[in-house]
This record gives sequence, structure tokens and C-alpha cells, in this order.
Amino acid sequence: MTNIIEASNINKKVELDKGHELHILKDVNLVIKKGEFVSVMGPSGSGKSTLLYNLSGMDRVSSGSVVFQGHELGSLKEDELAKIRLKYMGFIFQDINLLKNLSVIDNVMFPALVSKGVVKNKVLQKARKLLQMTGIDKLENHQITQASGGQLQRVGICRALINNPDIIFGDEPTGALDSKSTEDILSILGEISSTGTTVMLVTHDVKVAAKTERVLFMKDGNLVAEKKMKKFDHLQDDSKEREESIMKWMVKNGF
Ligand SMILES: Nc1ncnc2c1ncn2[C@@H]1O[C@H](COP(=O)(O)OP(=O)(O)OP(=O)(O)O)[C@@H](O)[C@H]1O
Repeated sequence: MTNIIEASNINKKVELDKGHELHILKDVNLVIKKGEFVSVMGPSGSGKSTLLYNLSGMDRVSSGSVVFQGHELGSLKEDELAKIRLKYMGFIFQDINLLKNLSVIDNVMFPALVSKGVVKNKVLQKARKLLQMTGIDKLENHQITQASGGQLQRVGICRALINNPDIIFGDEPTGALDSKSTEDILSILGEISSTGTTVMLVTHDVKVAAKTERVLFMKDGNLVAEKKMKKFDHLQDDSKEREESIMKWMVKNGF
């Protein structure tokens, strides 16, 4: 498998007031393979979200390098970075940031319509297909304000997929959902990953991590351990068993 992301010795420092500095990411080295389904766990404040933002070019590392499909992100100008994010990456956040004055379908189409040279009808077909895949096709013309949390998260997934990204980044994508919606969203993400799209999620939820095939463990800004598992198969694999083995592994690594 080829690499989609290669991060070498990345550090992230931020200036605090009175000349103090916070060292958030400390010499992190990480390779993500194309098509992998990866989760990042660790205590609150350990740097999980910061890692995700720096790998995706939403933020810039203080030192070290992040290479995304051959592009050294640190050497790109803001507009070049924005183009790469729009073309090759999809983002799903807990706080979904959908546009309240647009309908469900218009929110999904939005990232495609801002790209140059798109054919609106093709985008509409694709958006409808995604709504169907995530089971919310009946909401096509509903206003965003009429959708539930689980439905909004599905809209967010459709929007993240509209440009056929190579990688989806999710920061606590199921954080605000009940357990049924969490299961549904995870199975959608599992399907996306099985079609070859790379998925990387930050999560506090061991149930989420149990559905991925590699769990990274962050502590105090360091990537301290990783646990590899086989791809989750909902027909064969026991989620509980995987959850327990992740819990044991985290405790062993000082959680
Ligand atoms: N721009 C910033 N300015 C100051 N401090 C920051 C900034 N960004 C992150 N931090 C701090 O860096 C640390 C790591 O933050 P980060 O959000 O990456 O952690 P996390 O592991 O994702 O936490 P959580 O699980 O609580 O979401 C935290 O202490 C946070 O307050």
C-alpha cells in the first residue's frame, strides 16, 4: 500500500501570553497508508485534534514536515493548501458547521459548487446518491434546522464526500450522538473505508476505535503507542472483544 501521509518529526508550539510557549506536538512521526481506517485516542489535552489539524493542513507545524500525496504542506501558500483540502480531503466535525439558510441538498453540494468548471447537474446526481447511501434522501429539500443530530451528521458526511476525497478526517464525528446513530455513522464510515478512501478519526470513544484497524495513542503531545487490528467485519468480528482489548492496551500505555 502506498502512503497518503508522511509526517516526520512534527512539532507544534503556540505562543501564550507573557512570552510563554506551549509545546503541543512533540517530534511526532507517523505514516498513514492509502485506504487505512485509523483512530487517534488519548487523554483530553494530549494533542489529538492538533495532530489532525496539522496533518490536514488546516494548521501549520512549527517544525518538521507533513507530506500529503507528494505535497510538502509546509511549503505551500494558503490558497494552494486550500485547494488541496477542497480537492482531496473531506472533514467531519462534531460541531458540523452546516449553513443554516441552505437546504440539506444545497449544503451537501456546496463544496463542489465552489470548485471551478463543475457541472451542476452532475453534482446534484452525486449529492442525491450520497443522501441515499446515508439514508437521508427523504430530507433532500428540508431545511437544516429541521434535521436531528444524527441526520445532521449524515449531511456532514455527504458534504465531506461530495468531491470524492482521498481522505476523510473526523474530529469526534459521533461525539454528540446516541448509540444507535453512532453505530450507523460508524458503519457508513466503515463502508467508505472499504471502498479505498482513507479515514482518520479523533475519538474518546472506545466503541469508535474498535471499528478502525489502527489505533494511535497520544499522551502529552507524544505518539506513544499504536495498536494494529484487522479490518472490522461486522458479520464476523466481536466489537466488545475489540473494545476490551483496546481498553487493556490503553491502560498498559498509561491512560
Ligand atoms: N491555539 C492554541 N492556543 C493555545 N493552546 C492551545 C491551542 N491549540 C491547542 N491548545 C492546547 O493544546 C493542548 C492540546 O489540545 P488538543 O485540542 O489538540 O487536545 P485533544 O487531545 O484533542 O483534547 P480533547 O480530547 O480535550 O479534545 C490543550 O491543552 C489545548 O488547550
